[in-house]
Amino acid sequence: MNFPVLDRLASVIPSRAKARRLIRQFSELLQAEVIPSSGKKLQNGENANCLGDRLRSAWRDGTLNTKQLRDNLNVLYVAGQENPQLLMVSSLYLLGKHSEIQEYLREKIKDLSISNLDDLDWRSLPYLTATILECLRLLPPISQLVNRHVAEPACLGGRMHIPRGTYIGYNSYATNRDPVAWGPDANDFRPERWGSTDEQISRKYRSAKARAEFISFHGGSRACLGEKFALLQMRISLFVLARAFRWELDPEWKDQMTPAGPLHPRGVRLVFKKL
Ligand code: HEM
Repeated sequence: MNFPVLDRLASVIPSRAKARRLIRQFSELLQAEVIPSSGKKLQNGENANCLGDRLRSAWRDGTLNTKQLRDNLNVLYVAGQENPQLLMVSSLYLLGKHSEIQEYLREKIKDLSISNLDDLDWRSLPYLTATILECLRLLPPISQLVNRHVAEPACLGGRMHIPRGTYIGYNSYATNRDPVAWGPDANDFRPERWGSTDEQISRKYRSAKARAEFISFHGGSRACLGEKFALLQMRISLFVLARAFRWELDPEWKDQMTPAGPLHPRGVRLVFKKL
């Protein structure tokens, strides 16, 4: 939750205390799902390579203590499940709103004859990649995060003094739309800005991340661990959906975004037509 300092005012902001309580309950529920009450061995249907089972064995053999297990479960469940889902919803929204881009994407992928998605070389579909990155740029699921604590007094740019103990964070929404980095059309949905070949797109992606102009997965040593997996999930889902359906925004739906926290079109309604 943004601005952890507000927890100190929980008595005058009851929703804050309620949210903390819900987080605690959710975490306990998740732990109870993954850790059975007795120290049983692997059962039928459990897979030693499955993430939950691997975390459980690490906890059983003492590699992780209970708090570490719980923290890992929380971050993997929330980060690994909610963010790709938000990105999917936002991408369907943007493509529903910009039907010409949806159509162009479909043109690029509709005639590929494949029997198995595993055989597909995603590098041969640059427009699909560019579309996903453009969705991620404009509507990063973690649009703002304030979850760092300054350990030592710091000074940014020689003039911004940050005392020890200050909560700090970053705003991906604003950074990803900075006109200095992305030009005067930074707010426009334009997948082609990423390039037209896989090489160009990869180069642009690497440089935008290295220059902190595109921070949807954050960066540095605490960057998202699921970045490649999330992109693959998106490629597969959009590829399958755009070949099977055409969709648009429900004209009855009022176009609106969530006001804060996880970013997505609030309560979006889409109308799908089978092709
Ligand atoms: C579109 C999808 C995703 C987005 C936009 C996203 C974004 C992010 C961001 C911005 C962070 C840094 C949070 C911070 O600054 O504290 C992060 C961390 C993390 N993400 Fe993702 N993520 C996505 C999908 C995934 C998936 C699918 C997984 C795992 C299956 C995953 C696992 C993680 C983990 C474990 C961390 C914590 C890394 C650390 O603190 O060292 N993410 N993610």
